[in-house]
Amino acid sequence: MGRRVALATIGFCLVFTVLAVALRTAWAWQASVAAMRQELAQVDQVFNRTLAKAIWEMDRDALYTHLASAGQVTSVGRVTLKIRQANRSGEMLEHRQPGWSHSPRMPSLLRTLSYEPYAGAKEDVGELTLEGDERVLLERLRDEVASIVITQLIQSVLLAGLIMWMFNRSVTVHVQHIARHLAALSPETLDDRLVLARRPSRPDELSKLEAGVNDLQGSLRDYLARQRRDERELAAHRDRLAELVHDRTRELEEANARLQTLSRSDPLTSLPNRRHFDELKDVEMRRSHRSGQPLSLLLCDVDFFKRYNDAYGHACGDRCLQAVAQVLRESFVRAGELPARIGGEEFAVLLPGVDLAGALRLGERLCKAVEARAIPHKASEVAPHVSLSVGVAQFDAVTMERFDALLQQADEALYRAKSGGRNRVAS
Ligand SMILES: Nc1nc2c(ncn2[C@@H]2O[C@H](COP(=O)(O)OP(=O)(O)OP(=O)(O)O)[C@@H](O)[C@H]2O)c(=O)[nH]1
Repeated sequence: MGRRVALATIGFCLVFTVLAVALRTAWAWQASVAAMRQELAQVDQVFNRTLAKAIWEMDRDALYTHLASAGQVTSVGRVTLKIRQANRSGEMLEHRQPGWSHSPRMPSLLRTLSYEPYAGAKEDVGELTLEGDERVLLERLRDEVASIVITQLIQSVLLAGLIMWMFNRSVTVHVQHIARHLAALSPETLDDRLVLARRPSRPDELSKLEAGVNDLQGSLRDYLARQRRDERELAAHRDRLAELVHDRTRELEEANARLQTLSRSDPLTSLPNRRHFDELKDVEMRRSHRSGQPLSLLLCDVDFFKRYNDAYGHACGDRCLQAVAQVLRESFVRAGELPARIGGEEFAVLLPGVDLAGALRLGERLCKAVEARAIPHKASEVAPHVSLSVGVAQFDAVTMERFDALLQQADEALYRAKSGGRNRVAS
């Protein structure tokens, strides 16, 4: 900006110099013309009377001498003398500077020459014409113009320098300071106020700019503080929301797990129900098929349970079923063993990795465990306490394509246990 102002100032000063030189040259020309006119008038004053006298006295030598003297004056270009003679056309005498030529711009002076030989006898004897020499005028003007140009140029250069120095000191330095301050501005430096190194007597444009920058910094600082506070609150809300979602998800997962357990367990005995049994039976059958490991099934039925209900009541019947279920739970605790309630008073036990002989042994052990609980059963024909009939079957991958075949085989074994006298294990 400072450079542009400097160039504009120099340009203005040059234009001003040209105009001033032109104006002052015109004045100088007029002044020179006036001075030359004055000089011609002085020449006339000096020579008018002597020339008139020389004409009157017909003194040719004096006439030529005076004419030449008048023509020698520097500013005079040509002197013309017209001598009047009675009854004859007048005589013309002339003296001109070498190389002189007529110019309409040059001043000239025409004077009548009168002689008064005695008082009251004044007589016109001729006319004197003085014309200025333009070369003299131009030479004087050249010197004048040179001095005008030099002084005007010095004035302009000094003026331009002064304006540039003042502009730089009072504007450019502070604008550069403001630019540096703004460039270094960041959220961390918003507290650093802009202070210009100047003391104006009255607030001016730079003072307003300084105050404006400081106000803007203040507003920005407040805005950023508000924004940071809002962001913190937002983050806290977000955390609370995430916590809430996490809690709700956990509760939902727990409820789902509970629902899964409920849907897959028998409400009376808490043993796995028929649905759960059906899900796992196919899994175990496929595993046995793949691995070649044996898989056996026990089908258990409480003997004369209808009579039990009739003798002790339905509620006691429920408690009896719960007791039998507890025995089953305690008897089959190895990984993979699955006791389940699959019907009213019917239970099944899936025994992966157990062959028929092993299953028979486990069936016997189960019957003994139920017997050991000694739940009285006065209506039973086979024992004074609750007893079980157990049918045992082993899965055969060659003959059994589906689990139903194993189930049917175990059911037939159970039938044989029942028909064989109950309270026993059959295969
Ligand atoms: N208390 C009670 N009784 C049940 C439940 N489910 C089935 N029962 C009863 O169990 C009895 C089963 O009778 P049956 O199928 O004739 O069998 P059983 O009387 O045991 O005769 P056998 O099996 O031949 O020894 C029925 O009377 C059903 O009402 C139950 O959840 N609670």
